[in-house]
Amino acid sequence: MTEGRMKDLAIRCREVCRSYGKLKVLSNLNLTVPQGHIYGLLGPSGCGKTTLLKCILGTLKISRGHISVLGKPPAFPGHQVPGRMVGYMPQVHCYQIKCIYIALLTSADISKCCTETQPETQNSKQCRCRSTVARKNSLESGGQKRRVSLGAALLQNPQLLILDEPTVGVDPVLRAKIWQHLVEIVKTGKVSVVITTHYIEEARQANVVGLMRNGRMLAEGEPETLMKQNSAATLEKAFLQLCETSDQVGSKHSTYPQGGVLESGQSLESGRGESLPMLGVGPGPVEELPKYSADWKVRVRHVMPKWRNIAALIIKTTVRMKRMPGSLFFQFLLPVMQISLMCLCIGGDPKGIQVAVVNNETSSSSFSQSLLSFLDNSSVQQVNLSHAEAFAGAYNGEYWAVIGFGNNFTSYLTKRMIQRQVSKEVVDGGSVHVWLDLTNRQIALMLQKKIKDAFEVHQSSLFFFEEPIYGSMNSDFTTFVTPGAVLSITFYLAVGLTALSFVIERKEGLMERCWVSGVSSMETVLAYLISQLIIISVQIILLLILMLLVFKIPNEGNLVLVIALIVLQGITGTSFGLVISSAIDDEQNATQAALGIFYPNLIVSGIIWPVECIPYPLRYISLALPQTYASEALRCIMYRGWGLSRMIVWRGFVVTLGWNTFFVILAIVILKLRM
Ligand SMILES: Nc1ncnc2c1ncn2[C@@H]1O[C@H](COP(=O)(O)OP(=O)(O)OP(=O)(O)O)[C@@H](O)[C@H]1O
Repeated sequence: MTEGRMKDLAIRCREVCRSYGKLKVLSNLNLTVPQGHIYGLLGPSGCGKTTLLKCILGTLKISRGHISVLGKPPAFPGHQVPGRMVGYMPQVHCYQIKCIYIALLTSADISKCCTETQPETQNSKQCRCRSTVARKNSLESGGQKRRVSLGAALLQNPQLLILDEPTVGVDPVLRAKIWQHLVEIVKTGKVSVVITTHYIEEARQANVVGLMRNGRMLAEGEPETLMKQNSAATLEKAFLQLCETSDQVGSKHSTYPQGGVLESGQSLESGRGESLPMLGVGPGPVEELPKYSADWKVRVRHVMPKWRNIAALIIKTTVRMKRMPGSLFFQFLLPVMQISLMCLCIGGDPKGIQVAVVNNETSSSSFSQSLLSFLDNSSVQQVNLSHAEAFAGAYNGEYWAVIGFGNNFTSYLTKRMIQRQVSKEVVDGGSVHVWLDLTNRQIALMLQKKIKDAFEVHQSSLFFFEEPIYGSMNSDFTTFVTPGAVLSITFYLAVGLTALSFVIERKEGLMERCWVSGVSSMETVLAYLISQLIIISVQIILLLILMLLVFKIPNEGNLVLVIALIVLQGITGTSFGLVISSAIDDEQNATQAALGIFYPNLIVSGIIWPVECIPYPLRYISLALPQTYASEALRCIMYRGWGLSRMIVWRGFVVTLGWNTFFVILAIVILKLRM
């Protein structure tokens, strides 16, 4: 085929094959769309029409064959298919009204809205969609949604318009209007349209129709000619006739994988010695495919992310967020709620713990009385009882401990302190005896601490704990758990929200629209990271205010380092969310994956209990996780005031950055493979 002839064709598919795993969907398919024509692609459900359109758009790769769209293969470096040269209306029925509005805006931004460069008169109908959008609240009916969706595809005045079942579920008046509009726009000869439809008769308005079945093209030609050649009064009857003949021939050629009957590139009629007006798709001589080449600069530019596309995607996400203030509010409030609940409910001292006291010393000046007066009354409620009552109550679960003093506690204790060697009886009589209910370790530990504290205040202890080297005497479990919890909350909120919104956008067809507009997987990932950064920043500001000012969690270190590490963890969570959502197709599975990883990571990362307590094989896994070193680094920054010169601190940053880079690359690769 000469280059001049190629230029007259909007699309040319030769011997195209495409499979999904073992399912062969397109099998040696040929299709030719001349420039300035409406091409009606007809065929039963599941015959591979959408798959073929995606291959033409370059969002699906073909397994074999050749496709040329507007002169070059789709996705060829520097070629704007997918991109500005093509408009696409996907076959999505569950579109939400808000998404359509955003789809229109996104389409306009990404493809640099036509109205900037083209006179309005050229596409007055498209521009009317803008006014429809302005009345976005009224976009409720299916017809309106389809009209706006079509408007989004038309916005950039594409040279090729691909519409996947635009008239399904649309009333006859609107259907007629859509066709009328298509007929009008191809009149200039500069726009070509490919439209799929189940309403075969409406395709009579197309200049050319292609009848597909089982991933093959049965016939291709002008509707009237196809009807004449099959002696059919309607296009539908012609199609049925062709299917019947195809079945008969198919049963004789049972070797065809999908019941196809035609040799590759051969028309059904050519087997009968008649030639259909196949617009150049007949068997013909074996053609040499044109060779395409692109300058290295064009190739580099093709791969490099375009900031205009990223900016458009960020605007899309921002518009989407603004349209869902409830969800946005929830995203800001959730971490604040989580950290507040954590600080309020975890790590504090238990209050009002009842303890039975059996004091056999009666004198008010005794050591035992003095000691008991130093016990923290807000935490420990002393109940004076006899020996029998105390133990009966403890076994009944009424008291968490029994504290006992012997008759001669004061004199024996004095002897213990003065004499170098004392008898066992003196040691025993000069000791405070404590029986603990150890079923609740936290309460038992607190009681032990309170009794020890009382001794220290009373100066009866042999130990004197000096001011701590780092931290404070009052530091509790909350102090330990807060840095890890903040990182974990930021990370997992970003994972969940990114995974969910990405999967939903893909399901709604918004993502596909962006890809067809020429957005690359790298741009998609970068735009998500930047958009999420805005949310994370607000979350972190609120978290820090709450943590440092309300709950008075100490911070001895550089606040910039604290913020930087939390932001990095949030970004890493976003990247991980993108990995999950690019690999998983539906929101339920994506949410399950995010939740499934949450608890094991929380437990093994040393966030709620020190890594030093983890058995050795698990400890190695723990050290490889994204939050283990980061939590340790944040604790060292906040409580020891350490900076980046310390290995523990920079190691936290390096590990987080490493995981982030790994997740970003993985998400880009998975998206690229799946596009
Ligand atoms: N992502 C996918 N993974 C696996 N199989 C798929 C995928 N997409 C489509 N298929 C299968 O490929 C076949 C062709 O699907 P396709 O959507 O191209 O058909 P269609 O002709 O457009 O159908 P319809 O007219 O109902 O939209 C079907 O059997 C479908 O189940």
